[in-house]
Amino acid sequence: MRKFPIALTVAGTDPTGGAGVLADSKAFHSRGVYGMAAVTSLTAQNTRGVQDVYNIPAEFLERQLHSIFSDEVPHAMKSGMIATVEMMEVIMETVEKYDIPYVIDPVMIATSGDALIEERSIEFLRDSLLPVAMNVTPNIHEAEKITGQEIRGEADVRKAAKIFLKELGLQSVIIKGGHLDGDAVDYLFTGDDEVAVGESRIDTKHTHGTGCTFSAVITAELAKGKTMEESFRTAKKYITSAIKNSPGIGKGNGPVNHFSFKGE
Ligand SMILES: Nc1ncnc2c1ncn2[C@@H]1O[C@H](COP(=O)(O)OP(=O)(O)O)[C@@H](O)[C@H]1O
Ligand SMILES: Cc1ncc(COP(=O)(O)OP(=O)(O)O)c(N)n1
Repeated sequence: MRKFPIALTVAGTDPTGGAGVLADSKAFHSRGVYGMAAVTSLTAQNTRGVQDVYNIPAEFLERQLHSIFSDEVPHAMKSGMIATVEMMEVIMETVEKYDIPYVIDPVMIATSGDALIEERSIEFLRDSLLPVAMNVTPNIHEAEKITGQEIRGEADVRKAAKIFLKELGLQSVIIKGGHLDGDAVDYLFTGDDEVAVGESRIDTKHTHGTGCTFSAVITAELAKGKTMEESFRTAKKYITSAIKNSPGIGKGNGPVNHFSFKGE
């Protein structure tokens, strides 16, 4: 394992610290990885919803990434909220230039239902950004939006995965089942292999930032040199513990607990 693994998140802010770059850097730190962050959007949000969004100009995102990569190349990176096509182009160019493991959390809407990216960005995400990633971690809604495939259960998950791998050019995809009925089962598809990991559904409203945290743990593990399957299994254990032990902060859908997972 690397002595000082470095992971980078390229995402938006949540000033209450439940989602976005703050959640990602808590997860990086908790997994023993040095975290870096380039900010795409500033949001005014809390556990009750998103009140406002300010998108950073794409040129300034480019400057942040230049500052990072010209000094130290991270061992893995993830992206979260990328509101505009222009910002996606900047990220795509960086990944193509440095060729590091890149995980996309294709954030579209917050738990509160508020839109976080422009509608026209979804097409660019699907056709241009996804193909440069090592993995994408859509929730059910995001997988439906990207593939055009309705997902009601496991058979539909498999059909959607086939589209990600065979038509959209991904090496692997993790479709998260947090929004399906029953147990919380997530599915990793890599070529012809499929790994499903399920946990009992936790009865809670405190799931703000679960997607950010899950993909950040995967990125942290990849930065250490772990395989995609190992990273996926660790992320699933981490998020289950983090939801179970949620600190109950805020009046709405609260954040998860980054201190609770003690596993390797
Ligand atoms: N109530 C829950 N109980 C247990 N695990 C959950 C619950 N809700 C979400 N998860 C898990 O949290 C992670 C994030 O999933 P999901 O909620 O589907 O994504 P997102 O946060 O992007 O909407 C997944 O591993 C999912 O299985
Ligand atoms: C700045 C910012 N980025 C992402 C999200 C959505 O986060 P996600 O982890 O998908 O969490 P929930 O949908 O579970 O909130 C956000 N709210 N803000």
